[in-house]
Amino acid sequence: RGLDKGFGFNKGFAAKYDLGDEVGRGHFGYTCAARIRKGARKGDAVAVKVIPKAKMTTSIAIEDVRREVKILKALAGHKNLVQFYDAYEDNENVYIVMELCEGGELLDRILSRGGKYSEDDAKSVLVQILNVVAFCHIQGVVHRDLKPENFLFTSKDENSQLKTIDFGLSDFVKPDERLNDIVGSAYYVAPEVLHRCYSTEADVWSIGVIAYILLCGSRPFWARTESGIFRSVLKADPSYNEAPWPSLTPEAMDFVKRLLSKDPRRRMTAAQALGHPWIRNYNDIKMPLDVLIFRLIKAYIRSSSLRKAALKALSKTLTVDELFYLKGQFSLLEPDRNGCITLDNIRMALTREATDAMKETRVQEILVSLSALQYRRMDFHEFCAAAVSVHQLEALDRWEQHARSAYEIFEKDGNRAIVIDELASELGLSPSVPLHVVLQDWIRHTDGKLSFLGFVKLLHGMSSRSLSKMR
Ligand SMILES: Nc1ncnc2c1ncn2[C@@H]1O[C@H](COP(=O)(O)OP(=O)(O)OP(=O)(O)O)[C@@H](O)[C@H]1O
Ligand SMILES: [Ca+2]
Ligand SMILES: [Ca+2]
Repeated sequence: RGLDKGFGFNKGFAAKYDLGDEVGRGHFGYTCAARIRKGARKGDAVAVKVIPKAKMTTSIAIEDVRREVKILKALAGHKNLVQFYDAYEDNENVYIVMELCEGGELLDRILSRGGKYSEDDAKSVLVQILNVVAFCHIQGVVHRDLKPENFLFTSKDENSQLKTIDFGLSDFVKPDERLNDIVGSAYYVAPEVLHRCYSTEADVWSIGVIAYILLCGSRPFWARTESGIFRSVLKADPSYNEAPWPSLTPEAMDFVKRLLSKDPRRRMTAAQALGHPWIRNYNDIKMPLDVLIFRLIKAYIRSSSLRKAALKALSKTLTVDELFYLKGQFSLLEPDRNGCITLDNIRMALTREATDAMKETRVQEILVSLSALQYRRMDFHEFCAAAVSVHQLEALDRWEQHARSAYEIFEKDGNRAIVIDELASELGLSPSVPLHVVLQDWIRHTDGKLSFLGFVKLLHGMSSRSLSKMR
């Protein structure tokens, strides 16, 4: 009824492939094994996801299929992502032809083990998941449906490689953009998705849920009804008291807790998770480039010199573990012989990582947002000040201590007198009378310099909300 169900995909599916047994089924279609009928790869086995056009009853449903194919195609090439081969259509169906994974779903392996994964076995699964998800995120794609049903093993082998499938709910997201549609599966959905304001961090939450399940065999957020699960996701803290948690390493628990931070700004990114002490020494993990770095640098270069001084003071208090991640990111940008990076280094690092489909727009967008870096270079010390996440540090038990020692350093070589209006504009607050009352606590009466409280507020800088208003 007026819906255009033409996708512009190839015709002639049946001439090229012999459809075999069904290997899986979902809400939207079914997946079959198939063999290539002719050509150089004649006889090879593939998987075909068949999506009946009769089920596409709205333009949104049609758009979803279009996007699924577009994203699969765009991301092709990562070793932990199902390899896309081709898309076909006829009057009845869309056919997505991809690599056949013969090892079954991660869910079934978890169930067959009775939920018992040793820490090392869990690491081997999680490293692969984090790798592919960090890759999706730097390419600007959120998966939005990460769960053990959507990871397949390539073979029945114990050490088989893991592949992400089902990009049916995935979407593109720009570095500062927020999505608002509620999608995904209740057990795995992040709190900010339920609040309709989220980005790539939501995927990391889902990985946290998977990690929790792998390590202890039960779900972190559980209830009998969907609304009960949502309530639990929003309000409840998962239990770490029952077996096997007390017998697991403290690092494992810390790892899971930092993936399941309710506040997405406090949550680790996928790239950071790969640098977490629990997992970073597993085999030879290579930490991928993290988009978070560019978001933070962008905010840093737009900050006043006072805020920069505050962040520099904070960065001098970072511990070895926190520096591990920043060092990794800095070296991915390949600093010059003097240990400095420029916008060019960022361009090259991004171009190296970006898939063809993303090269044009996304790299350009990120570079434009950093264009203030054009004629200057950044050494490692400044990089740390620029790329440190205040929100994440705040989530740590030792935050107070961090902030106090940073304030001492700031007192020696950064603090200066400031007036309320200046501070208000610094923080993106419109000056108003009640605001004056609040801000008074942020400025020391004796000398007009920032108090500890003011220092911490300044570290946070403008909220992303006031930043986007400014734009
Ligand atoms: N490449 C593949 N190789 C082997 N099996 C596959 C492959 N792709 C999908 N399957 C099987 O088919 C099932 C359904 O696929 P998929 O999740 O892509 O479909 P869907 O209709 O989007 O499902 P959902 O209801 O989860 O949204 C998978 O859970 C898996 O068991
Ligand atoms: Ca699925
Ligand atoms: Ca799906």
